[in-house]
Amino acid sequence: MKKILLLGATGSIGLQTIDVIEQHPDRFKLVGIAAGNQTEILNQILEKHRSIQVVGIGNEEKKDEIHHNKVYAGKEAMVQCIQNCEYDLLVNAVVGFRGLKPTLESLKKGKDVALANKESLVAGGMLVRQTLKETNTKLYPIDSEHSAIFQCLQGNDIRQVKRLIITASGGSFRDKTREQLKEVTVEQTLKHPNWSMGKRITVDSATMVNKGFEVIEAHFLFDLDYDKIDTVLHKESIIHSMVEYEDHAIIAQMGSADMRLPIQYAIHYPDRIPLKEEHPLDASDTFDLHFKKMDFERYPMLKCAYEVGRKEGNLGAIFNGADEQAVEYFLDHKISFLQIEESILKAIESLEYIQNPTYEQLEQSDLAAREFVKQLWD
Ligand SMILES: NC(=O)C1=CN([C@@H]2O[C@H](COP(=O)(O)OP(=O)(O)OC[C@H]3O[C@@H](n4cnc5c(N)ncnc54)[C@H](OP(=O)(O)O)[C@@H]3O)[C@@H](O)[C@H]2O)C=CC1
Ligand SMILES: CC(=O)[C@@H](O)[C@H](O)COP(=O)(O)O
Ligand SMILES: [Mn+2]
Repeated sequence: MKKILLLGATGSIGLQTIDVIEQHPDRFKLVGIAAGNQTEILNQILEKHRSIQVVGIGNEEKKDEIHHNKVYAGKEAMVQCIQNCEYDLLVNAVVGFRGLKPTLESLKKGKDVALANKESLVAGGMLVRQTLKETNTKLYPIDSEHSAIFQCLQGNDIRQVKRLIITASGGSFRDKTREQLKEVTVEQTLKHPNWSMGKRITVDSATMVNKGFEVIEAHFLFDLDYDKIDTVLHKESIIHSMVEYEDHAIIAQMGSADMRLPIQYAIHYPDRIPLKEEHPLDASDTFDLHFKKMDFERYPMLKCAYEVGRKEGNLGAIFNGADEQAVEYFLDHKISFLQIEESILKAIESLEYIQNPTYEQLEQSDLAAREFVKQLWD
């Protein structure tokens, strides 16, 4: 029985993780949950999962609304859950830079992490890599593309990989020109063509920041140089990514756009277990697969991600921090869609570069990037 501590329990990935856990009560036990605000959902989860030892809530004012006798609240709540919970695997499905510290703390405690929080690697990849080495722990990717790559690597030697090919749907505006992007609304942005996800990542898919993050994420997860990591536009999101080997064999992983498969693979690796799926991909039926060369002029955020990734240091924290703040402003109708990119490029250009940052310096860079974006538009 695997004991799971789940951060971001009320979100898109969090709730799908609970669904997978509930489909297999003989295999998994939920022993801890944390979220930011949604206490009603936390209480519903607590009703069903009597095995939960600890609860974390980001918003301190909501602490008393939670029906449990061990509740940690505030900025350090997730780390306190990690320190005070007996678990086997951390599922980090929280959104944002706030996910980095819990990832590091869990690894330091000697506990593996199933990682949806890509910001841990975008902002703190160097620290995570160092901590993995020191603690002999493991990261299991939940992000669909990285799960696909992880699946395509099984039974093969990473040294024989020619390149990874990460697929990109193109997001909500894949058929629009840059000129047309000047006019787009929040409502249009939040309609991802294939996936149902949290708001921030849905906006990031439309700006291609998400794919940029995924390039950096792949670099740290699979320890490959950036010149071995490619992207391709694939509008159907059926092939979740591919690995090309030195003999030119290309292995791809296909499936419907449902995160429960990558979640189960990450939390029950290396075994596959049955999953309920309403609309599984029927590969014996007819379906179309389209591929289009990535256009870096159309998607400058992807170009930016390669530059940020190659320079390392605190640039990932700045990239992510500026994006988090800009997306928040966009969702609040304070800035336009294209001003998200502008915020990021200006923050990267303006803020101090630190080559080998400590965690505290990354936290400062994250804050500085948010402040920079606020000052830019307030
Ligand atoms: N959704 C998807 O399909 C995919 C998501 N990912 C990644 O997974 C992560 C989660 O994404 P997603 O599930 O879409 O996001 P959601 O916005 O749906 O969920 C975010 C979760 O984070 C919690 N949270 C927010 N602030 C805090 C805080 N201060 N303390 C503790 N918890 C907090 C939220 O709690 P509350 O709602 O209560 O405030 C919620 O449970 C992101 O890093 C994303 O990039 C990766 C691949 C696919
Ligand atoms: C489900 C998932 O992993 C998301 O990151 C998804 O890949 C977003 O799709 P695009 O960024 O390709 O639009
Ligand atoms: Mn993804």
